[in-house]
Amino acid sequence: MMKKNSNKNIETFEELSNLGDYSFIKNLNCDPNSKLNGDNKSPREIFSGHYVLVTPTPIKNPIYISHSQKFFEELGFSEALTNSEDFIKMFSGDMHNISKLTQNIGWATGYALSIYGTEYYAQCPFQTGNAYGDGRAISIFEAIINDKRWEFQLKGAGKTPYCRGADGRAVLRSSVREFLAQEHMHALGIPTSRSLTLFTSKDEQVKRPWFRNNSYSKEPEVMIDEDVAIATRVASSFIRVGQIELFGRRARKNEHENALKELEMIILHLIDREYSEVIRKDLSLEEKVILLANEFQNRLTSLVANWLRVGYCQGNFNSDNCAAGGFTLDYGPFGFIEMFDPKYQSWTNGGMHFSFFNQPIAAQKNFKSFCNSLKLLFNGNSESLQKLQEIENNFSNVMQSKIENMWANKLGIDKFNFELFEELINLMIETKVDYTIFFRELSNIPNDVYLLEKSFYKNLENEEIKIKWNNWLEKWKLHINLKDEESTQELSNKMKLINPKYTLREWHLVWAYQEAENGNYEPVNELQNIMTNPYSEQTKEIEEKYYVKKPSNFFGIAGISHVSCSS
Ligand SMILES: Nc1ncnc2c1ncn2[C@@H]1O[C@H](COP(=O)(O)OP(=O)(O)OP(=O)(O)O)[C@@H](O)[C@H]1O
Ligand SMILES: [Mg+2]
Repeated sequence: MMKKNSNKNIETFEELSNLGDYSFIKNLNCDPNSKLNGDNKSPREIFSGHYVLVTPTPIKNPIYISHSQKFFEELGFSEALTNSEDFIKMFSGDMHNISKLTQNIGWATGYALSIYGTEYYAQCPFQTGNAYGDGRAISIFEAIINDKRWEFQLKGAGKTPYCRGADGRAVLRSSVREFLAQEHMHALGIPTSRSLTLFTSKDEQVKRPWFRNNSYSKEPEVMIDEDVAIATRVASSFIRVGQIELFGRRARKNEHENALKELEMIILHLIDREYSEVIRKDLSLEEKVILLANEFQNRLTSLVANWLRVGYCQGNFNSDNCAAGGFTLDYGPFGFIEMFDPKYQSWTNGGMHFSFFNQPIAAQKNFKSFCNSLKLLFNGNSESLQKLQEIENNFSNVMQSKIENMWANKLGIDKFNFELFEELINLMIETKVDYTIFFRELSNIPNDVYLLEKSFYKNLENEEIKIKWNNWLEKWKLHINLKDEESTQELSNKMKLINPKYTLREWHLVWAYQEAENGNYEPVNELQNIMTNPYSEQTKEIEEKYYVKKPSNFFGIAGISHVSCSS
């Protein structure tokens, strides 16, 4: 029997805990060497099983910073929950003595790592891949709420067997970034893990590599002490491509007698959690797997096209940061582009392969890693193998058509036109435009380039470039084919639903986390309010503060223009 909250509102912690419904326990295997009391916090190899039981390590004297009001509303959570002692304990990592919980031990999962399609083992301290996985993310709760299953996961909740000797913590800086970015992404209409709550502590600090003030260095220069934090994120599952790969690798190498079975189990669990609406239960395993590949490709390509639309770059788009449900996951080395540059990459360790315009290829590499694991379930059946191969071979076509569609939508035209697009991109590079402001201003359907100037980082002194822009605008007008005032207004409104007014700029985030470090949480809340309405016109005051280009003194500055540490 599924427990549901048909009455919608959850007023007390007890009502919340009563909804606990842990499907992973029946679908998956526990690591046979897990201590059942959850005291599994030292790095060790885990050879089989899908999860390890781990009790979170609470942060001391947790300080509440914020919760996502929108997500609370969607879940039917009462605001009063944030005052509940048990609620605070649970989401700051203290699961001891919460008597109302049926499962008061958390769980972490192992996963493999492929970088741009190449399998890696070196990041595992044992070089086998058996000790790589959730090093600091611990899931603690699963429930069906308003007919939808959600998994609640603490990030920064202490060591797990996968912590690789690191501290298992997340710092306030990265937690504020993830907390705000998740809800912003959702408001942009792009699938993502969600933010529930954010807590910090003034009684525990950890060291992280960072930069000196106003430094231009690309490499971290100093170790700094940072306050710890726990942000709770929520998703239909946290299964990653890397996780599927871990079981695929074990099955491929026949590492133990249940290896193939465990691969099948994780695939069926993935379907159950993420694809049950599109994959019927009565189909054969092979049919299910083919449909899964097809639907994941569909979601992943839409996801990346959407990222390009809003200027989001996942600077570390490895297979272990690629959610198998096709949504955005792991807001560490991310950035929303400001001055347009196809090679934009804000994470100094990320490399060009995870740069802005290369995200589609990075996604394709992850998809290939995913398919390599699926193949093992076909037991050599050539017909199924061929079907899967065809899906895989079609990735770039599907991706390309979604990207073209996205550009057409951004430009308010019915059909993508390569010449128009190419000319625009070249002009955008030449003039140095702010990506968000440019497309938003274009949505006003300007008649002359001076109406776009708000988005230019360089003054248009040169007549030649002005002429080029005006020629481009004229060409564009032929494609949008406006009849009258009314149709112009209609198109403008439509384009404004595609081209956001507000995106989360790194220097706004820096301000919010620096203030938070000083105990002022107002900026976090202000940004939350503004960035969860990214398409709306907001007040004049907000416009003046947030609808602005990156200030020139922030260019090249470490910690603002690029980051070295995502954790
Ligand atoms: N401070 C830490 N302690 C333990 N493990 C860590 C720490 N920081 C990162 N890791 C682990 O290192 C790996 C790579 O880190 P990465 O930055 O991709 O992930 P993350 O930001 O921790 O988490 P996620 O992908 O869960 O959002 C992950 O497996 C992560 O769990
Ligand atoms: Mg990660």
